[in-house]
Amino acid sequence: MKKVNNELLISAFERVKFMAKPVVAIVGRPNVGKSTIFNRIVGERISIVEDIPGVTRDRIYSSAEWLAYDFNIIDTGGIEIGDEPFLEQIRLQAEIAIEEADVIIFLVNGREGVTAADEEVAKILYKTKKPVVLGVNKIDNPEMRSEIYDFYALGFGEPVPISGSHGLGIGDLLDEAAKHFPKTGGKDYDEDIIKFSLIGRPNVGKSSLTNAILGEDRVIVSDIAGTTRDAIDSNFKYNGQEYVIIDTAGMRKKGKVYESTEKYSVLRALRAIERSDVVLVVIDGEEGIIEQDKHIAGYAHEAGRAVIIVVNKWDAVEKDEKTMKEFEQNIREHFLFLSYAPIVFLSAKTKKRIHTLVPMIDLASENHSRRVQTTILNEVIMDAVARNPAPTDKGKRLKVYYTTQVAVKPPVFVVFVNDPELMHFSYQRFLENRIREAFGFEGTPIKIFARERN
Ligand SMILES: Nc1nc2c(ncn2[C@@H]2O[C@H](COP(=O)(O)OP(=O)(O)OP(=O)(O)O)[C@@H](O)[C@H]2O)c(=O)[nH]1
Ligand SMILES: Nc1nc2c(ncn2[C@@H]2O[C@H](COP(=O)(O)OP(=O)(O)OP(=O)(O)O)[C@@H](O)[C@H]2O)c(=O)[nH]1
Repeated sequence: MKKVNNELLISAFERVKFMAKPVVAIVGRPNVGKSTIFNRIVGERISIVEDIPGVTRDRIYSSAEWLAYDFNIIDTGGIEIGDEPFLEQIRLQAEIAIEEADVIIFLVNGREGVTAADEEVAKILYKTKKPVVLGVNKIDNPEMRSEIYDFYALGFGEPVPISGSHGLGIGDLLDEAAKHFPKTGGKDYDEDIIKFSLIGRPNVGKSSLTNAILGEDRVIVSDIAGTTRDAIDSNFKYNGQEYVIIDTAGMRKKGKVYESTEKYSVLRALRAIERSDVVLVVIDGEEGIIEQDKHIAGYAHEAGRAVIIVVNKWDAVEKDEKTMKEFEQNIREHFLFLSYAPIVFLSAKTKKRIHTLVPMIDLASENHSRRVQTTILNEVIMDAVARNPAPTDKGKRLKVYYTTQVAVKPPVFVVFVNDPELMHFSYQRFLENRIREAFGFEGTPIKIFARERN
């Protein structure tokens, strides 16, 4: 392997500015119906956060579709900021919308007219150059349409009457929002480029690590004036392979009150995860693992991305074999669902073991997109089943006929059986372990589904 730092370094102009899917944020004072509209727009689509305990009830971020548009949507109302007073909360939520979104949906309640809190939101939104679409909610029938005229006074043009609970006017609202989508939106990087991100709670050292990986002091290319959403990714080449570090820009912006709220870091993490092949879950080695680390890691796993656990600030820890072993054990206990993720102990500060990251990212990415041969796969599964048949369940026994890999990124396997109900979690886990033993798959989750053979 060649020397890392020189190889990793690329000049500032090779960095590209990148626009991901358009982002729409909903703002508005409490109770105007933001969550209702959010859910309407998201529809029945299963969002990333759905299966994670603790956040199921308050979804704040999801991908969504409307006609030919593919976009992301944020319910800023779900982001509570510490114990800030009511008006301050709304103000900060509006700021988040301005920071994160390409288009802002400003929601008001058509049944209550313009309130002081609405005006407070409006005041913040006046300061942005980002497009604002005014939605007047709770217009549940055509007779109520006249209620919207009061809202012209807010100064955001023609209000769009909608009814979240009746599902009326949502299409009009999205048509209006879509008019403002950035033209570059929806583009993504080439399949061959390995896209990775560093996620973790504030202050674990994500920016420092990004800089260390890039081998230079500053991530900032330049602050591009007047750009809408400045998600600036960093591109670099190493041993002929191209990489992109996703969305480091947002992590640069410091000092805002909401930066430290968990929901906000989750939002940032979700956005980065969505665009990544490989996610580096960064933990502060000095502080140890806290609950928030688990949440953040959970999203990467749920999203089916390859995962590497990075313990940073190892320079600040008494370094002996025992501490490392203990820390590792601690991680394994806390992150049971990430048993496939390699762990690396390093220091962004001293650059110790930074050079091991890229090869590890390569490996995880390779496994994440790996397809195994069907014949060999079936040999492995049939052998496993023959040696360790599933236990009987009410007199019936699972019969496995055939296994096939149906997807990559992550690898997904379908096992055709006599009755999928008989495939219990523990047996599925057993088969997963056999697949892992036979084929590796280090760094990537794999999924196994049982289907009935016709
Ligand atoms: N009549 C009527 N009621 C609605 C409509 N949309 C939402 N509501 C009701 O308004 C209330 C508030 O809706 P939410 O979606 O929780 O409002 P929110 O803005 O997310 O509220 P916070 O989470 O407190 O910020 C609920 O009781 C909804 O059932 C609508 O179109 N018509
Ligand atoms: N001792 C030590 N300190 C580190 C290391 N990496 C980062 N730090 C320090 O940790 C603090 C946070 O580092 P950042 O890189 O800003 O962390 P971040 O995760 O990007 O923080 P947010 O942008 O707030 O999410 C800074 O004071 C760094 O100097 C490390 O390897 N060792």
